[in-house]
Amino acid sequence: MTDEAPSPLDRMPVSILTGFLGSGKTTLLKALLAHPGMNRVAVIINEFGEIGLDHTLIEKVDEDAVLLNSGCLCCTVRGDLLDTLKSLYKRRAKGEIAPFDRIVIETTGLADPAPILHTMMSDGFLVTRFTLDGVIAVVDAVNAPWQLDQQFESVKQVAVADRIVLSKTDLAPAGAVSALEERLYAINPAAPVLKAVNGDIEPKALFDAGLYNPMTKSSDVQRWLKEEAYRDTEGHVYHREHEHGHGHGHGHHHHDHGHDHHGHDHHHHDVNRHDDHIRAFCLTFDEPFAWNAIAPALDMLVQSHGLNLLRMKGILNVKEVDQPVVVHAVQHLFHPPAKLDAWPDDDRRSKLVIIARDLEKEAVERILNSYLALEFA
Ligand SMILES: Nc1nc2c(ncn2[C@@H]2O[C@H](COP(=O)(O)OP(=O)(O)OP(=O)(O)O)[C@@H](O)[C@H]2O)c(=O)[nH]1
Repeated sequence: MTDEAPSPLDRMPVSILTGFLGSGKTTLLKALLAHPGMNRVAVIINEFGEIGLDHTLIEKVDEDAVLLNSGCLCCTVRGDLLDTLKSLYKRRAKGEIAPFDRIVIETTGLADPAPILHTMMSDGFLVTRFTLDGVIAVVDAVNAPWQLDQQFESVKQVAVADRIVLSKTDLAPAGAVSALEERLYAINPAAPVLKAVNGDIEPKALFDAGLYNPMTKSSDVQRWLKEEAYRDTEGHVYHREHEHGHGHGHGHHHHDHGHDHHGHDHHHHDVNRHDDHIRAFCLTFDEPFAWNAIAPALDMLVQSHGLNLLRMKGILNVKEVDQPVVVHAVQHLFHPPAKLDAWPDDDRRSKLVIIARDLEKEAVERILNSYLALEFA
């Protein structure tokens, strides 16, 4: 391999494995690595001890990397993640370490995944050599209810996830598990919630969740954007009634467009519950945008409201180009926009899907429209 930046479809997929302290990240990772076909994966963890290497270690590559008996390369973060990823890439290119086709980064328990996503999205070297395959969030079926109540990091982990893995469902009552599933769905309607007891899940259920599918060597914007999931849940707010045994099986996939969704009178809100502040919605625009109008408008939106924009993805119809432009932001940071080869179907409308905190769909529409109007003034 030369050191030239590969085309988007040849960039190496990187998955971020996040989840609260003790949620089962390491258990899942160990189980995943034991699957056949997972031998060309490099994992980046914080400490070797965490993955319980005793049984799997076969060869020390250097101080920061070991080769597991599955064939996987396992590395610890030395310095910062950026250096670790660059060094891995370069050593692989020179043939100094075992070849691998995919990277999984396990984050530390309490971590806010946004800084890791920012590193992946903003560094020029990484952006041109790696592609964000997806964020996998492990959610502990026993402890998540209080974690979501009290720790905003755990809500953020769910909000940025492309795949949610529910662990410890063997330890939680079925009713609690389904209430939790509904709560996760309200935070992030696009991420499938998959159950895995002790990490027992097929790797293919978790990987290849990104815009570029390395298996098919094509971009799959519909699967990545899943805007219809956001339309189905717009305005949905999970509320406590479900925890008290009422209302199961109804009302949680309802269409409820066009109203004020503060829910003061019909939802029993506990204002301290972090996920009550989360809204997931989809904005659709019929007319194509001029790039010099939509780009600064989106920039201003993330600059002014970035803290509350947990995740935004979109496909844009830009007047100047025939192909669709995809955008992707985590809080205040944008991934460089990418031009796709073709539209996925006949629908040429621009769409933005957003998971936000304390920010309603109507407010985002208002803000964007005011910035768009500014550009034309
Ligand atoms: N019963 C049961 N126990 C589980 C399951 N998943 C994980 N555990 C246990 O939960 C504990 C924590 O799991 P870990 O995999 O270490 O969690 P982690 O997220 O890596 O933890 P930190 O790295 O400390 O944040 C361990 O004792 C696991 O055996 C599960 O699905 N069922």
